[in-house]
Amino acid sequence: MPLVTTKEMFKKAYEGGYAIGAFNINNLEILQGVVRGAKAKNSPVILQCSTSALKYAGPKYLRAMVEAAAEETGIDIALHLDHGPDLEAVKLAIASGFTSVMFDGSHYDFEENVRRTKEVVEYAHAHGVVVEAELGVLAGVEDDVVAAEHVYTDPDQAVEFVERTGCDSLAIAIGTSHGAFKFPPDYEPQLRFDILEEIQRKLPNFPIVLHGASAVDPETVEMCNKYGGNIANAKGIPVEMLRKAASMAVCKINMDTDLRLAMTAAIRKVFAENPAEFDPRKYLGAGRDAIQKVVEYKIEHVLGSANRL
Ligand SMILES: O=C(CO)COP(=O)(O)O
Ligand SMILES: O=C[C@H](O)COP(=O)(O)O
Ligand SMILES: [Zn+2]
Ligand SMILES: [Zn+2]
Repeated sequence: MPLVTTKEMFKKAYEGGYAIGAFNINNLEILQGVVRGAKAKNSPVILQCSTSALKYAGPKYLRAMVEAAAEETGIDIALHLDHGPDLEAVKLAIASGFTSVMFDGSHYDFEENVRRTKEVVEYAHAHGVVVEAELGVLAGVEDDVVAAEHVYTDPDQAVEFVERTGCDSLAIAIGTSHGAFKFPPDYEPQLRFDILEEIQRKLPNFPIVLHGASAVDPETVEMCNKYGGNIANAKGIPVEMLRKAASMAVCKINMDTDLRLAMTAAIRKVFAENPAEFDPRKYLGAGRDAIQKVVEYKIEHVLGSANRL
């Protein structure tokens, strides 16, 4: 099974009122946990690598492992560059066999974002690769950039941006945020569904992407802490909100933090209960199983992408 782009996936997801999970991968166990989860639920999946993941594992290793996963499972898999910072990163990903790229120009002003995104779109489309762009800024940490406040996406600007750049999907800011600390402890989580609705109305049939969409399950955080961790005040996006977004124009939901937390909790448990253990397969295997469970849960209860192959 060759790797696919997200074009067909998004078309079907939009029409079917569900979303595709985009999970970040950095190594073999994370990759296997994700694809085993997707395979078990008969769901398409997007595997995404940040530039730091490419640096950590190497683009050739990642591509080879992902191709092996597609061949072994037979499910639809797209390999996506997450938060590509510039055309160079995009070129490297495309040369490495990625089928989809994100160019994240959200920290530039509107005109500069349009100009750079357009350049990426022209290059990627000439190579048969689709492009996710971003408009609006998520509060919190993103790569090396820290934003104190959300800059919510302006729906009229979104229309102009999509028309002028020719991007294939658009990541928007409606209140999600990267990492495990998305809201202050005493703050009631909320998303700007009014903005999503307006964008959906003004850009019919256009796939929207949500970054920073981990739910940060309190039980998983508690398990990390029970077995020696120290993670305070973690908070994510409530599952019902994500499910609602998936039923609307959101076709891609990005999750990384939830995989990290699940894997860490499982590994901590192995070490805490078996201090003499030193076979990496025992703890990495437990981490892999935990990731599979998270992915199955997301597909079933958040994304709605089970049995959509
Ligand atoms: O958006 C993400 C990757 O691009 C991941 O978001 P989380 O940190 O909420 O998992
Ligand atoms: O949005 C960022 C992803 O969670 C990837 O994070 P990373 O750059 O640490 O690999
Ligand atoms: Zn961004
Ligand atoms: Zn992101």
